[in-house]
Amino acid sequence: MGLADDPVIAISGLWMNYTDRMVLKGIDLKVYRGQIIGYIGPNGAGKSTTVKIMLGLVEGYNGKVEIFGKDIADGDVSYKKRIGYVPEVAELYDSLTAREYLTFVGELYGLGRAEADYKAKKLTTLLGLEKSYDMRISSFSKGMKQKVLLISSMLHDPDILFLDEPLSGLDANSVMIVKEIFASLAARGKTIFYSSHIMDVVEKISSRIILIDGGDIVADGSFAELKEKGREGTLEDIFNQLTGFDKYRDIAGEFVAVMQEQEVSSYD
Ligand SMILES: Nc1ncnc2c1ncn2[C@@H]1O[C@H](COP(=O)(O)OP(=O)(O)OP(=O)(O)O)[C@@H](O)[C@H]1O
Repeated sequence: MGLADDPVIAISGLWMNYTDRMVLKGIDLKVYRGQIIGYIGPNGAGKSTTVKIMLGLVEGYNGKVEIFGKDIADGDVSYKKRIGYVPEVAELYDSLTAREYLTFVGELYGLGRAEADYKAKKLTTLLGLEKSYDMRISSFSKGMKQKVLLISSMLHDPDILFLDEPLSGLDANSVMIVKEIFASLAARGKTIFYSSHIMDVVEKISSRIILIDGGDIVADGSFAELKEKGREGTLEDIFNQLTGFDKYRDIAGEFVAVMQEQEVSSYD
């Protein structure tokens, strides 16, 4: 293991294209222990692609990606035991109960079955799912499924958590608990790297915000630092300024106008 101040993630010159389009254009990034990174950008900016490359799920990139000081292209996948992942659209095994699913995932991460079951039961109870532990996931609401996913990513006490829209579907009480869990994990030196489109959440919980647009990083710093660099207003305002977007009123106006069109002379 590296020194305490070595980066846990070091990306240099990361380029990625899918068939015809360059998605990432030379991303350089170092992430350290204890950071809560909000990785944001417009739809299609390449956030999930970056995360999937780090997880070893997408190949064919150019550049260097080091996790815990090791190049992931070297073929040693042992780093995956020290990371947790919550994808945006998850393939939960709906026919399994929460107990079955979580003990299965716990075992994949190297926990013993009894240990995984013990931890999973306690964690689901803490998130208010005690009565559902032995129910099939297919009967769960969106928020309940999200809690199962969050627990599955943390059961093995990973050093880095990658999360896509982590608070999706959670009620206000659960949001407060999960935000507090992230802060507590970061204080213990864990790294949280997440994407979200909910700017007021990103503004409040990130220690560092990284904005990508057009395949490259266009802003990187704490919310206070982004404001100091002459950007005005909320993170939503800063996001819109940096991505050169000021047409939302016009677009919304046209959208509603089309919805309400009564007599259309031609459908061309
Ligand atoms: N498997 C794939 N094959 C071809 N193109 C892909 C593939 N996955 C992603 N892309 C393209 O790469 C670009 C970046 O996609 P990505 O999912 O990384 O964006 P994102 O920033 O996570 O977007 P969102 O905010 O909508 O989740 C998009 O143009 C998308 O169409």
